[in-house]
Amino acid sequence: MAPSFDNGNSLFNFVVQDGNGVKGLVDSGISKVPQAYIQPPAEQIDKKNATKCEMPPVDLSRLDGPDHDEVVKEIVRASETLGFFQVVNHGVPVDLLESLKGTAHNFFGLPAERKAVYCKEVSPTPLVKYGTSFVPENEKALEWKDYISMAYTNDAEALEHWPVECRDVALQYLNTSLDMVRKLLEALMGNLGVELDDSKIDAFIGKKMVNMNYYPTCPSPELTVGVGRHSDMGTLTILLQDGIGGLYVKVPEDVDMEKRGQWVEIPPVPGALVINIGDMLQILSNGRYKSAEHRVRTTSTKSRVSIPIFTSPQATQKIAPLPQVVEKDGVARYREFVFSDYMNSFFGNAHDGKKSLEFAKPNLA
Ligand SMILES: O=C(O)CCC(=O)C(=O)O
Ligand SMILES: [Fe+2]
Repeated sequence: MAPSFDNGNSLFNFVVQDGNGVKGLVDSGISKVPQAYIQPPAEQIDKKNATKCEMPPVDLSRLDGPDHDEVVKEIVRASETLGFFQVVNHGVPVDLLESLKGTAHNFFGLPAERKAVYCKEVSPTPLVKYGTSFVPENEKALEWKDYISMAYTNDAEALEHWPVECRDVALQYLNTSLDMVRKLLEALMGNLGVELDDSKIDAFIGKKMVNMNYYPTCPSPELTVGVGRHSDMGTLTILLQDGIGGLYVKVPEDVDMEKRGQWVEIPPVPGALVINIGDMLQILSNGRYKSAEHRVRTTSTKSRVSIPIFTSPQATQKIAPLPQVVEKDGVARYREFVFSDYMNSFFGNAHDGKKSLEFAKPNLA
């Protein structure tokens, strides 16, 4: 017998407080989407209207040969327009990508009480947080997603504190991705006239986090979202998605590209990783690189997993548009702030497209 969630409170307690997540809700046998998950019509995703993004993946192995400049151009062009691209021959072993997806399914398949130990209020470590939706307390409608978040400080602490079920593959994924992240950043910063040294790498991507997202099957996908419209807060995001699809990006209105203002799907490509620009890179580049607005659909047939690595500045880092770019542009399009203040603003509000960037609007003196 499916439990009856006779009021919003009991559903919230079951899903959020008790750590059952959406997975627990689906396993309880619901046949209808509860009211708390029904999105306003403007946020519902019409699958039929979206087209696929046809940009071919960037072959990163070509960065090391005679095509280097050509490949940098491809990376720059994608970052200045859609803010999203895919990469292949990225140096992360493809069998590791397969293990990661399996590990994510296994982790979310654990009994609720094994996952709930990592709920925010009770987690034995500040590095690990298990949860559901984005900020359930502040959302008009909940997102159809559970997640586990693992912050990286160093290998030893990751191995000590990250959940035993996922720590080895998650750490390997992070460590084998970093070389690629550095190369991408080098290409993007080089194009702005900024040379990367260790202190700049630390300033731009000093903080790293591996998440595992789980989107259970949904009885009425057209009413819900897996993740609502948002841009990522940090510098660069590396995303592994599985073969199910449902990741959509909005083509910005102000770029020289087809389909301006439309949602395009980033199709799953076997062995590829998805790269997207976050708010910090948009700000550092004085708006040249676009932190892309994106969202995720749910499906009725199969649960989906995705595994992002979020790179960002350290909490205490001061952020402002880079002087090299401001000099060329003649104007700073964002103000200076401390990254932790941006984070607090980001996590204090429900997902709402690119509103997060308003925090960095220049002071109008
Ligand atoms: O699941 C996905 O494909 C994307 C997830 C996402 O946008 C995020 O975790 O920030
Ligand atoms: Fe995202």
